[in-house]
Amino acid sequence: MTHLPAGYRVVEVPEARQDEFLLVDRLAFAFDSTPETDAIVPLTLSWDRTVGVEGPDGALAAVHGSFPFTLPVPGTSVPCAGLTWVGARPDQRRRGLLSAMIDTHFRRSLDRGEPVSALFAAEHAIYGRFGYGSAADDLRVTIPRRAALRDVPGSADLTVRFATLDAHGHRDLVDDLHRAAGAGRPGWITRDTEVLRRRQLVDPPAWRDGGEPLRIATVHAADGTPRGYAVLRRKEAWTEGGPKHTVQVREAVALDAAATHRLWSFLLDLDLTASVEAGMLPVDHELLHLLVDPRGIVPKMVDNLWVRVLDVPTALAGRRYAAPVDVVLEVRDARLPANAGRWRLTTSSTPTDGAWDARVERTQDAADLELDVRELGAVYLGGRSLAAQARAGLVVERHAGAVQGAASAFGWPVAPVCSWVF
Ligand SMILES: CC(=O)SCCNC(=O)CCNC(=O)[C@H](O)C(C)(C)COP(=O)(O)OP(=O)(O)OC[C@H]1O[C@@H](n2cnc3c(N)ncnc32)[C@H](O)[C@@H]1OP(=O)(O)O
Repeated sequence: MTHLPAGYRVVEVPEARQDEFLLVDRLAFAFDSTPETDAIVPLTLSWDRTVGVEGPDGALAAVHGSFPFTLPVPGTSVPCAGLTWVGARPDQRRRGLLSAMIDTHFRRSLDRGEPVSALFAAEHAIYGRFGYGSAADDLRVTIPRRAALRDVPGSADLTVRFATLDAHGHRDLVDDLHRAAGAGRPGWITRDTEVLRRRQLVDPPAWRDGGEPLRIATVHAADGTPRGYAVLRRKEAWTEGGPKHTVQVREAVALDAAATHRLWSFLLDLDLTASVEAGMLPVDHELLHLLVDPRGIVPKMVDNLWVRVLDVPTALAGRRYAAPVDVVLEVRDARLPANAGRWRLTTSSTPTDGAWDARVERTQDAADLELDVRELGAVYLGGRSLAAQARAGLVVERHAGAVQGAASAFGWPVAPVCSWVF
């Protein structure tokens, strides 16, 4: 438990203190806004989940909020506190304010029955110390125009429509396809409130950075049914060598291989453009398999979701497993001691839909594997390997063969990713 400096205290932040809350984050993140932008961009905060630290003068020195998400995990989903808007005023840093807020966030999340918390980290170095593990990467690519794709049957039967994004008119199409396209993918958090759906499609002029307004390319079956979309903007670049515009894809999803092929074929051959830039793609994205020359795409991987296991038995029993396993995990958790100690994870005798459920109980039996709760968070979505962590010295094998068995069970055939930053 963190001790705040004398005179500081953790407080709930009601909506009446919205301006003060926003000021702390603007000072912390080094951004500003205008009344014009504020009029377009809705605030997504839930005011029953906003917390801050007040200094001795009664002013807010640090703040955070959280979203009540349903986090897709291997084979199912669990309630999850999505930590967000974390900031401390630059003149209040390194006094333990974030540490105190994290303790409060963990306690409040557990009280609400959320066995895990997830976040996007502004900087990689911040959250590991609190037991968050980097649980997913996303792929960012720059693809040259006219990069060829392998054929996919049915792609040529689909049509593409191109329009200026209408935040109201396209909202349902985007939400329906986003949900359906990500079904079964761990980490694929959906935008479950009206305000989150709205926020995803706003396009204030101040955010365009010289690019055009957001456009949307939609893929349709012969009967007109939408099968995929890409929200994008192009940015002009007239050079002596001719036009070299870029296509910046904000989000692209498709329901099947044919729609994926049709969508990306369209994006990769827009007139006047030289390249397509896309991010937030899963690391197993179909494009990597469809490109005739994947060497040409300049890929980069960036950490995506971080996961904190707050309640070990509930969280571990709350996901499913890719192989049967019976393993004793000895977990270290300096911040939440109720998680520390030995837990036996035993999967069901038979799989359902190709995956195993698990029972998780305290045990006095000897440990097969020793690890910190941070590593447990990292493997929770099935996208990191316990075997790789063991090779890095982060997981200790106490019983020969335990790593191999547990790594197979904790892995998952679909790579985790969240397609939008919260
Ligand atoms: C989920 C999200 O919202 S991510 C957004 C996070 N916010 C930002 O990046 C905005 C800019 N930064 C800030 O507002 C602040 O620096 C914060 C919120 C990141 C940290 O707040 P602080 O109150 O300074 O953190 P606190 O004093 O509790 O630090 C705890 C420990 O983390 C370390 N730490 C904190 N921030 C960082 C950082 N950015 N990089 C490396 N170490 C850090 C501290 O050095 C301290 O280490 P110690 O325990 O070894 O002494």
